[in-house]
Amino acid sequence: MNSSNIRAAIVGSTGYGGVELIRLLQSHPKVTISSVISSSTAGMSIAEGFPHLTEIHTDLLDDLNVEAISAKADVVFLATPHGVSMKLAPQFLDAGLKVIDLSGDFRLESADVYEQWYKHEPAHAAYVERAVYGLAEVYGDKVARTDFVANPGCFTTTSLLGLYPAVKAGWIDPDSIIIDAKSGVSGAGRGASLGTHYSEINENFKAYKVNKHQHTPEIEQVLSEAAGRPVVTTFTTHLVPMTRGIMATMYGKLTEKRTDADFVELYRQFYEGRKFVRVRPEGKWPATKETYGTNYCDIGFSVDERTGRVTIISVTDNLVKGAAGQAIQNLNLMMNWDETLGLQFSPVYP
Ligand SMILES: NC(=O)C1=CN([C@@H]2O[C@H](COP(=O)(O)OP(=O)(O)OC[C@H]3O[C@@H](n4cnc5c(N)ncnc54)[C@H](OP(=O)(O)O)[C@@H]3O)[C@@H](O)[C@H]2O)C=CC1
Ligand SMILES: CC(=O)N[C@@H](CCC(=O)OP(=O)(O)O)C(=O)O
Repeated sequence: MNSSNIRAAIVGSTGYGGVELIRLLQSHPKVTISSVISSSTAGMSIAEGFPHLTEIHTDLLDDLNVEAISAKADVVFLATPHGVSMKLAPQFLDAGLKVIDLSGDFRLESADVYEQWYKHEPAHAAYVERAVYGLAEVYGDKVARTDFVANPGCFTTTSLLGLYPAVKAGWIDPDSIIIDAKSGVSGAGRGASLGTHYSEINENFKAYKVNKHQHTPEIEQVLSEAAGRPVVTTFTTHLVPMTRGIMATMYGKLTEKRTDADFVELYRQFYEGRKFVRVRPEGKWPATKETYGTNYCDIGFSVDERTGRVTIISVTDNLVKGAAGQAIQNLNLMMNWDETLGLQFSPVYP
């Protein structure tokens, strides 16, 4: 295990992902936050904009200057929008830093697929090839050998952790999968928009990006790897009037007769030793609040003998396991540290 401390820089510090990275890294025993960068409010004190954040090594927001940041950091977290990350990541990698990118820019292997779903030009192919897809419980071995992680999307993490073991084992027909997912509003970021302001979302429940969501090809890419052949899925996203949390309710046709107990056993074996995936016992299903503020993904099952289908329910906190928490888990793996460092806390309840 590597014992030395490292210095971390966070770009996009005034967004929800960036602020969550600051909150979590503040108590990481082996990381010092050496630079927090803001393209819009450089020079301001962080505590001025975010009074709940004190006790960090540096208080002033830095300018987005790659050379200056590279001189005082060993790793950079990019909590920036897609399209922005694709320009920044190569510069930091070329300067010798480890990079963990929270955007979708380096997650998709195919440039054509990226362009089709994100509607703009993809990142430079050499850097896309270099990036390791950081679904930590599945690709942790690869993460441990890289200096560049493409951190998965929040819906994707929640859905894939719930589906991967069953698809890999051949227990469900990959072509039959339907994912019905719901997210809290912080998933849309901190910027104000018509669709997410209070009176639009309070006491409301709505579907969006139906059959057009950019996480669809990301989910299909990983399920295809698990199944050993191309897989397509139906994936529908909804906004729920809550701040944090994702629930993915997923349906798949069983390839053979199985019970709830079989699923619990399969998943417990698959995730053995991985502290952040908690498999519920038979007849128990998780709720989003049971992961609130933590890096947990909780999963439950119900086999329906009548229809020959299984329902899999998976929940996470979109800003933690879906973003900043998994990014730190990936840093721990890259540094050959215990993957739970700085992430060992219980959900906020009630
Ligand atoms: N919210 C979520 O639940 C999840 C988000 N993600 C992804 O993580 C990334 C960050 O998301 P989130 O924090 O929610 O988004 P926000 O919109 O809340 O924050 C993004 C931040 O990026 C910075 N930024 C914006 N434009 C530029 C630019 N042109 N150059 C440099 N910096 C810029 C801004 O910070 P500043 O003004 O300080 O520079 C902005 O606050 C995105 O790629 C998102 O898709 C992934 C999983 C879950
Ligand atoms: C509620 C909400 O709007 N959520 C966002 C997901 C944000 C996210 O995970 O962004 P990436 O595309 O970088 O993965 C959405 O549906 O687009």
